[in-house]
Amino acid sequence: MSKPVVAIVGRPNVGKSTLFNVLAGERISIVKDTPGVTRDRIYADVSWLDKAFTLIDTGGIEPDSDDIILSQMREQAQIAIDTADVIMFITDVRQGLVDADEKVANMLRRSKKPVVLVVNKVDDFKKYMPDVYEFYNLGIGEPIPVSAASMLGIGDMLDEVIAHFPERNAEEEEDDRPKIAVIGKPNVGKSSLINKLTGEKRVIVSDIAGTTRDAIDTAVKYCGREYVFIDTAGLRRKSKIKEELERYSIIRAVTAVERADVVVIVIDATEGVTEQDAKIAGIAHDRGKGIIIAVNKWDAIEKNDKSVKEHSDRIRQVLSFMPYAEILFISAQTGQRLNKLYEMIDVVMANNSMRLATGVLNEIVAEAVAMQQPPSDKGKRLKIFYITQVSVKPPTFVVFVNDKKLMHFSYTRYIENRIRDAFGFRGTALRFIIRERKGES
Ligand SMILES: Nc1nc2c(ncn2[C@@H]2O[C@H](COP(=O)(O)OP(=O)(O)OP(=O)(O)O)[C@@H](O)[C@H]2O)c(=O)[nH]1
Ligand SMILES: Nc1nc2c(ncn2[C@@H]2O[C@H](COP(=O)(O)OP(=O)(O)OP(=O)(O)O)[C@@H](O)[C@H]2O)c(=O)[nH]1
Repeated sequence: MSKPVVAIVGRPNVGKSTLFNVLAGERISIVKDTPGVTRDRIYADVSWLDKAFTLIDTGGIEPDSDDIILSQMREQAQIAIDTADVIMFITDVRQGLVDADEKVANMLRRSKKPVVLVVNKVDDFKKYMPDVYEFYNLGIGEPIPVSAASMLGIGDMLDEVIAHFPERNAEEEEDDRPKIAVIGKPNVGKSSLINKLTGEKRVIVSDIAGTTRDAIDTAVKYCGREYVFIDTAGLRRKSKIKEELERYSIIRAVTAVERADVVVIVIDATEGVTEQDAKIAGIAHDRGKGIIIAVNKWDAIEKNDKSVKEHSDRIRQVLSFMPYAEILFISAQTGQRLNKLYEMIDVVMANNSMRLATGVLNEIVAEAVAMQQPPSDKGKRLKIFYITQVSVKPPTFVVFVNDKKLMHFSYTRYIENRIRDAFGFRGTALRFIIRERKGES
């Protein structure tokens, strides 16, 4: 169910960004389809052969002295050890082996995590191979020569990476308890919320077989049902540097969201919703999870009869790409509305895996089409032949039409809204795949 996480670690200037961009393709470093969310180079979805994984770059900001470089590399390596299934350690054949590489290699070796040792900038295999062998001295396995810039050796490197993925774990897959990730900016109250929700009933289940990440999963019983809260404790780092803290919170969110059914995005009521919240929320949206926005510290602000509406409006505006998300005003400190949160988790999870019968769907679409004529262009009008739901988590529909170009975003949105009017689907994204049916027009 959950995708493996692969983390990139390495000294400045060895070519991490270049490699990252090669692996991520064009899907990275650009403003993606989630409005308002600029994707920076922290994580990307990658697939190789039939394996999909999440790639994260643990690298932080530009260091300017050897001491700082080493301490930052240690920090990166630790994040990788905490979160990744496989670590890619990137070195540079032109610079050769340096002291910092050896120190970090020792750390990685001790962690017992699978490490793939990549030697970059081998633009000419014949010429540089003798230098590549030198990297055996790191004692973390066979060095794999690549050239990120000329895209050489990338396939062999990826073969090696996916060979280390954990076997699909039957126990984990059969586990049908709701899994909930609590994510958000630093200091919004994530830990307080998890602590309050789980209380004394807290049972730590971190040693679930097959979870190689050091996530702390906490199972808690509520009204006879067990819920598992995912926390990535290893990443609760205290840094003074704002960019670094934000980077950790994004990495923490990516790795937790991957395994979750429902994501609780915590926002601080005393600060209001920000672009950083949007960035984090975008991670859950992209992955089609059930979503609840929990406006925390509701106890700490002055309220009047307009407060709920004002906060909701602002959230809807900043997080405009997820109008379907549920919003709840809570206090992790006093416990206000936490019962409601459990109820909402149940509902959102059910909606995220709801299946609609094809007959009913087509009736709704036929009615929708009758009520609002489909768009046309140059005398040709859009025809919707058939709609069917192909998967859940999130609910995904394939719509067969006469001409894809005629199915504008706004008309898809209209169809989506009619389906939502009939079935709700609160708290979950819906996906639409538009297919042309040839031979009919
Ligand atoms: N010759 C050669 N140069 C490369 C290769 N890959 C990257 N470079 C160059 O190495 C330099 C550093 O590359 P980056 O990808 O920015 O390195 P980085 O590790 O992300 O650096 P930081 O962002 O400082 O951590 C750039 O000038 C790249 O063009 C390669 O395969 N061969
Ligand atoms: N008034 C009030 N304060 C809260 C509430 N929830 C958390 N806090 C306070 O907010 C601060 C941050 O809470 P944490 O739970 O550590 O926040 P976090 O999101 O886990 O922080 P990081 O681990 O640093 O990302 C603490 O001082 C909490 O006491 C709340 O509901 N009301």
